[in-house]
Amino acid sequence: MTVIDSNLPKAQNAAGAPTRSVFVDGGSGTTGLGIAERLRHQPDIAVKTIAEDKRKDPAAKRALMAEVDLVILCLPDEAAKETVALIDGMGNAAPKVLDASTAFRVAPDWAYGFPELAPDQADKISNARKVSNPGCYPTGGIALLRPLVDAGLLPQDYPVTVNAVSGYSGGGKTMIAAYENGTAPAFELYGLGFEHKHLPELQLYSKLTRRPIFIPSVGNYRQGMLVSVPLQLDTLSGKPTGADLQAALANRYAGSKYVSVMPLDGTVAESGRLEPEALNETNKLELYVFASDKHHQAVLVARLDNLGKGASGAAVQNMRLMLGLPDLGT
Ligand SMILES: NC(=O)C1=CN([C@@H]2O[C@H](COP(=O)(O)OP(=O)(O)OC[C@H]3O[C@@H](n4cnc5c(N)ncnc54)[C@H](OP(=O)(O)O)[C@@H]3O)[C@@H](O)[C@H]2O)C=CC1
Ligand SMILES: CC(=O)N[C@@H](CCC(=O)OP(=O)(O)O)C(=O)O
Repeated sequence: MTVIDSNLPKAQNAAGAPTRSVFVDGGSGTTGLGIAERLRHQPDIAVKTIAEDKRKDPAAKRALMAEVDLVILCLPDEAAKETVALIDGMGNAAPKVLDASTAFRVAPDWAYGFPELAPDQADKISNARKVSNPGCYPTGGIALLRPLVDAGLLPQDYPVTVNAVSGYSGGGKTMIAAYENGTAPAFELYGLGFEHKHLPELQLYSKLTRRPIFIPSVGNYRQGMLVSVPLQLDTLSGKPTGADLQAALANRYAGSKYVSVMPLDGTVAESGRLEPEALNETNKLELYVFASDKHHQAVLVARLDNLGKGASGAAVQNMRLMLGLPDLGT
């Protein structure tokens, strides 16, 4: 039996140097286009494309996937499941797969593609054949909550509420069209049925035993998001201060390339204001603690680009880990 080492490239470039090849299924959608734009600046990646009239043809996809090292799925959930079923049937010719949909985010045989989740997570992603790219909102929520749970500052059964606002590109091509043709409202809350598709991953990877309340919203601007978690500090044992929370986050992300924990007394904290667009077109994630020692209250806030660290930027970061390539900064 031929054993294919998935850490060796399937193709060599003309000079004989290793070239990793990637196919983006759903490459003409919002997330796929964002990945393509980032890959234009990565000469060690060869992007294989499928003919326009064949892009939903399973046989054509299967043939192309046999030629590449990694497939990135930027598809609706049902279409992602269909492509994964094709890959599962490919045996030794199967490429690694990185899925941007919600379909496999809490599946036990998939690695969760948030390399900053825990000290060993980047290695888990590097070694996995199947990686799920996180949802944009959970990226912010988990980044804020998990270190506080791990540090024992937030009990696992704490009644957590997560509020968030996203630019309309978070809803893909359909929502972008609705906003850009003027038929969408200026602002709205949604997910008010308590069943938003991001809740399972938000709860699981934050290590919460009690289901959080999650209230997303969308505004009339293209991209960028804020995810916030209010806390009544006098309900927590030991009554931690804002400084305690900020220190736990800063300790957890010390040395991180993409996650920054902002100072408690910086200019943003002093202004008491935060807007969502400052990190657009980057793979950065900023974490803030706003706190009042007088009132024993805090609000944790994550700022990110829903199409950057919330989607395409994270996908490229995970892709390079999965292909054993150095991070180039996405
Ligand atoms: N936008 C965002 O901020 C984020 C999105 N995601 C997730 O990424 C995935 C893609 O989202 P997004 O890019 O926003 O969605 P879009 O609606 O912008 O794009 C989806 C693309 O998939 C194509 N497609 C649908 N079915 C198939 C199929 N069977 N084979 C090949 N292509 C197909 C669509 O083509 P056509 O229009 O012709 O059907 C479209 O080009 C979703 O699962 C989404 O939930 C994840 C994180 C953030
Ligand atoms: C504004 C808006 O509609 N946002 C999307 C989430 C975008 C995202 O992260 O999608 P994935 O779950 O596929 O990762 C929503 O709430 O459904």
